[in-house]
Amino acid sequence: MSHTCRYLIVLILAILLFPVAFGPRLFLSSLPFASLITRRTMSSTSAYSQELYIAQLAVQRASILTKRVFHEKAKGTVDKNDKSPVTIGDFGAQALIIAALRHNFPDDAIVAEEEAAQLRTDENLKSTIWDLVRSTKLDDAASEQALGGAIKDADEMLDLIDRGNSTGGNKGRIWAIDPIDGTKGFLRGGQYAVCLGLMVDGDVKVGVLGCPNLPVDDKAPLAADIGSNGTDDEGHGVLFSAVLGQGATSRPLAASSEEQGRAISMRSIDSLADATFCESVEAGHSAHGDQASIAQKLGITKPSVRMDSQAKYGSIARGAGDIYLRLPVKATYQEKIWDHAAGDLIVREAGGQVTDIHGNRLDFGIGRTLANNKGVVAAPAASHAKVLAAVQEVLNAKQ
Ligand SMILES: Nc1ncnc2c1ncn2[C@@H]1O[C@H](COP(=O)(O)O)[C@@H](OP(=O)(O)O)[C@H]1O
Ligand SMILES: [Mg+2]
Ligand SMILES: [Mg+2]
Ligand SMILES: [Mg+2]
Repeated sequence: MSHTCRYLIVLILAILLFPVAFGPRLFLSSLPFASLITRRTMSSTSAYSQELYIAQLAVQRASILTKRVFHEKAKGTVDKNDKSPVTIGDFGAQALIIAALRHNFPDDAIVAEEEAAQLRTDENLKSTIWDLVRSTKLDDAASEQALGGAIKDADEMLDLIDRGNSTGGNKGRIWAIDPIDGTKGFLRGGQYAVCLGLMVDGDVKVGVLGCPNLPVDDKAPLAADIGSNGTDDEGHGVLFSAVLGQGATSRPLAASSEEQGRAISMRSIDSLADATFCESVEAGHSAHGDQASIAQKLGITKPSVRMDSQAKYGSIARGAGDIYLRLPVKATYQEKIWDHAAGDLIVREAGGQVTDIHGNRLDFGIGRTLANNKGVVAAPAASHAKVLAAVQEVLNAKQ
């Protein structure tokens, strides 16, 4: 074959292959919101990247709403009754998250904490929430568009809230939503979290936690949730994320979706005696006495750090604390999947182990509750067996 002939063949091949290699990207880049489309469909090839992206935006938008409720309540413009702001924040955040999920993943099932029944008979509450929901948007128009934009009207808002009524299970794709976890912390100006997880066939694949009142700095010392001094001012607000098999990250809650998260990992502790353990503020949610005995058995002398919500999972995942204990107070209480799905994945992806008091992994595939589990023991993977042994010694000694 002559030199010219070979040259011609290479040239023809190049002309034929160019549109195959670059055509879709060039075509997409000419569309409106091109940067968004090309970024998400062309460059993010890892599993669940689109789900992660939407979940992060949905949690960011819902957190804007919860912060507005908190500050408007503090100024006395929402209601004087402490119950109402919680309700308004819960319903509003749930409506916004479900709207985003329905727009992007219309076939997915949703398990969410709240239901709209109360709003269907209370016009005042309904219109207060609707005012907040319709006026809460992400600053970036392309991101807002990615979530499907505004909800049509107040009735559609109620229907969306009720879309969170799936019974759960271990088949197919199911999202778990806790629009405000740690309602008591939310009211106090302490810790709370906007929580979203995706389960596929009962296994958590994506977890996102928005914690408006945690310090952005991953290394900030873990502070007890005494409230009123940790609100979402300068330097506060963290978004924790994880995808199964891809690690866990944190980034400022106010950051743009372009900003990469920082990889986070649990602290490696040489001696459990140096560990920091955290637990609920509410004595009714976990057994403070048993937890103190376990800490003592492990040689821990520092007092526990008490904080509300799944901020505890995020805090240990980034090495600000080490152990999270949630021992049952009432033997009959069943933990809810939305209180744990995102946090469980974030801790495991950061190098932790999460089980119940019997050492079983949390089973998210049997319905709206963790009926197969009792309590939660979360610790760095290398130390988990020792912590669990101490848990069982203390519990066995009680029988
Ligand atoms: N008796 C109980 N035992 C354990 N958890 C309980 C409980 N009663 C309520 N909860 C759950 O505890 C969650 C708060 O956890 P924490 O104490 O870690 O902040 C609540 O979430 P909400 O605040 O979303 O209702 C609620 O679902
Ligand atoms: Mg909760
Ligand atoms: Mg809640
Ligand atoms: Mg609740």
